[in-house]
Amino acid sequence: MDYKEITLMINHEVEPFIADILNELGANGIVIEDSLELQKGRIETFGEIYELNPADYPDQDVRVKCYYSQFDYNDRLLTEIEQAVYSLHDVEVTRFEISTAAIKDADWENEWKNHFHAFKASEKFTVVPSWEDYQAEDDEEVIQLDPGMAFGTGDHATTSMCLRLVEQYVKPGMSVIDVGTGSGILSIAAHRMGAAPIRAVDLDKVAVRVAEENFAINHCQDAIETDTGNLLVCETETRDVVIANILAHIVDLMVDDAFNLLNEDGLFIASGIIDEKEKLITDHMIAAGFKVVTVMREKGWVAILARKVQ
Ligand SMILES: C[S@@+](CC[C@H](N)C(=O)[O-])C[C@H]1O[C@@H](n2cnc3c(N)ncnc32)[C@H](O)[C@@H]1O
Repeated sequence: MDYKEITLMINHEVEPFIADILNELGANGIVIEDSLELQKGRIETFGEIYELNPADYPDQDVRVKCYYSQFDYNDRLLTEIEQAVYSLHDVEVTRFEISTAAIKDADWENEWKNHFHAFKASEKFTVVPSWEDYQAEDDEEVIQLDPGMAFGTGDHATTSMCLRLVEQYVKPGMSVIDVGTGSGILSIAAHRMGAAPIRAVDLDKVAVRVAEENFAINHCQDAIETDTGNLLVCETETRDVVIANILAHIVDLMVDDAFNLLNEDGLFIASGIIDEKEKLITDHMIAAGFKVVTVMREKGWVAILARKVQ
């Protein structure tokens, strides 16, 4: 299958919102090349475990690349992306350029591989591309991933905050449902923390297939049940933990179902929420009966951990 690559040049103020906009419009494999990344140099605490290549980054502003399969792409998308960017409230758009290129399947894979390298996503978890050799330290939990067209390499703030919350709060024997599993990364992390049983669902059939492949790569395919599913709509089994890294307005739709599905003292880990939507979600959680335990913030995103109290 061939792909269409859309390249955007935007100013920094637009960056926190761009993944949200592109995800909404069905993009896969979003790559953000921020000129400021180069200035940061090598990792401090969490981040990529290799030197950044200056050739991969623009001299200024932010370059964003995203990919659509030939079946999902149409020319209207370009106008829709432009309209969404210029409709952002309180964001001054000083640069917006958009271009497209057709790329072959094999080129897409190579392009993707150029951007995905081993990196430390949290205290415990290091994410390593399945094609890379990596020598783990004793206390390191390595998650091997081939994200393909699914979201979730772990380097996006929304995913890495979830990894840190999973690491801190998910305990052996807890039952988990991972809604919007994408690459399956959060289910693999929950499995490594000893959670069982685990169910991973996604609306997107491609994500479900990619997640299954990643479960096999990480030898946990028998421990994680995978299925297509729309939020918690058809879920009947109660859980100790509900995880959802989607987008605020979608998370908002599942707050009451999460409360009803959780066991007493159960945890709801919700991410994919932009700063501006934090209050909307925490207000809804509190109204549903949750106690907000902790809120993590990074790069304009928040992840919330709430507990069901009765
Ligand atoms: C931002 S990605 C998160 C992937 C991964 N869990 C992570 O944390 O990196 C959101 C995922 O939610 C899925 N999704 C979107 N709407 C959904 C819905 N209504 N029900 C289930 N999954 C949904 C998308 O297909 C996508 O794979």
